[in-house]
Amino acid sequence: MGVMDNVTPFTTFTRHEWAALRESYPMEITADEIEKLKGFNDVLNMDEVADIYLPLTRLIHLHTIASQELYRSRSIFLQKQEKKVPYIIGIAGSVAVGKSTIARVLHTLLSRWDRHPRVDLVTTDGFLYSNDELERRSIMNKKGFPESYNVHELLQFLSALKSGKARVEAPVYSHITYDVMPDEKQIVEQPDIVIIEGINVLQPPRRRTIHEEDEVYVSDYFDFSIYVDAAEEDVFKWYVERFKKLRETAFRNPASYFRRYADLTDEEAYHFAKDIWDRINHRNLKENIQPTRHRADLILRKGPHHLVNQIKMRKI
Ligand SMILES: Nc1ncnc2c1ncn2[C@@H]1O[C@H](COP(=O)(O)OP(=O)(O)O)[C@@H](O)[C@H]1O
Ligand SMILES: CC(C)(COP(=O)(O)O)[C@@H](O)C(=O)NCCC(=O)O
Repeated sequence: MGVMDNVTPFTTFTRHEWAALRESYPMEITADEIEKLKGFNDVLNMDEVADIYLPLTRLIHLHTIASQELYRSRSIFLQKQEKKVPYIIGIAGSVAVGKSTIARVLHTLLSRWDRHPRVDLVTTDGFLYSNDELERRSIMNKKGFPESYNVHELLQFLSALKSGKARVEAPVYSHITYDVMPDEKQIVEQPDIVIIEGINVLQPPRRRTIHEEDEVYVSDYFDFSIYVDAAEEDVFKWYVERFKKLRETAFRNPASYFRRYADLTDEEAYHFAKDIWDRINHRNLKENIQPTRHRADLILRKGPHHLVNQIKMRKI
């Protein structure tokens, strides 16, 4: 054991150790919930949901209760009327590592806890600058890099949520047009839990300011954060597979930005996807995403078949 192992803020669980935590609490999923989960990913493994994601939602549930208690005590101390503020969960990790799939699993599973909390899911791609603006800034080939997001708008959104505003709007991105949709908004109304999913959510502020109090991290607004991790070769493979699959679906849509790629052969699709991966997504992973891994409260490490084989949980 290295010296640093003694000072790591994380406790490490094998898949087996983590799954055993289920035994302390009856955790089953109903046929109805299985249907719901299969609805958005038909290859999702149900043992995986039971072994990994059920204990995880139990942990998050315990956290939400403790955080409500803390909030209540603070309101009493400040002699202030208690407002309803949502519990915010951040999910970070590479493009194609499986963030949105995990976010949707958590969305379904968290909604089932007692009193059926209202859970909303927001992806940070809505906060990307529009393609026009990216062109104007000459960073169209850096979509997903820190400078391609309107972080100020994201911080304003999170601040409105955490100040208990009853109705908050988020911008929406389309993977069909490959651009932000100017006329579409996602309405978030009095949620109990909000899941914020995106590659950039654990990143530090880009500009150092003179006033320390102005230096706000997106993650300052999170009550709990998760980093989804996997070997780079696996993530690359998943990226290529998803790209190939999109030829039969999204790319066929006449409005698709990638319409002209719908008829690529397997080999052409591989080369095209590899090029985008190398130039943009892999570079972003190494330079900006991976360095934020240890800022998360929980690191889920996936093996080659999307099965989680290690969990690191922050103990302090
Ligand atoms: N648990 C899983 N089981 C099987 N396939 C998965 C799983 N998670 C993700 N995938 C697949 O991997 C690809 C990337 O997942 P996705 O959730 O879209 O990633 P991200 O949101 O991080 O870009 C998709 O094709 C998705 O269907
Ligand atoms: C839209 C994304 C930046 C991801 O955004 P996120 O919701 O994680 O903030 C990414 O999926 C993307 O499109 N990257 C650009 C390169 C590519 O086409 O893969």
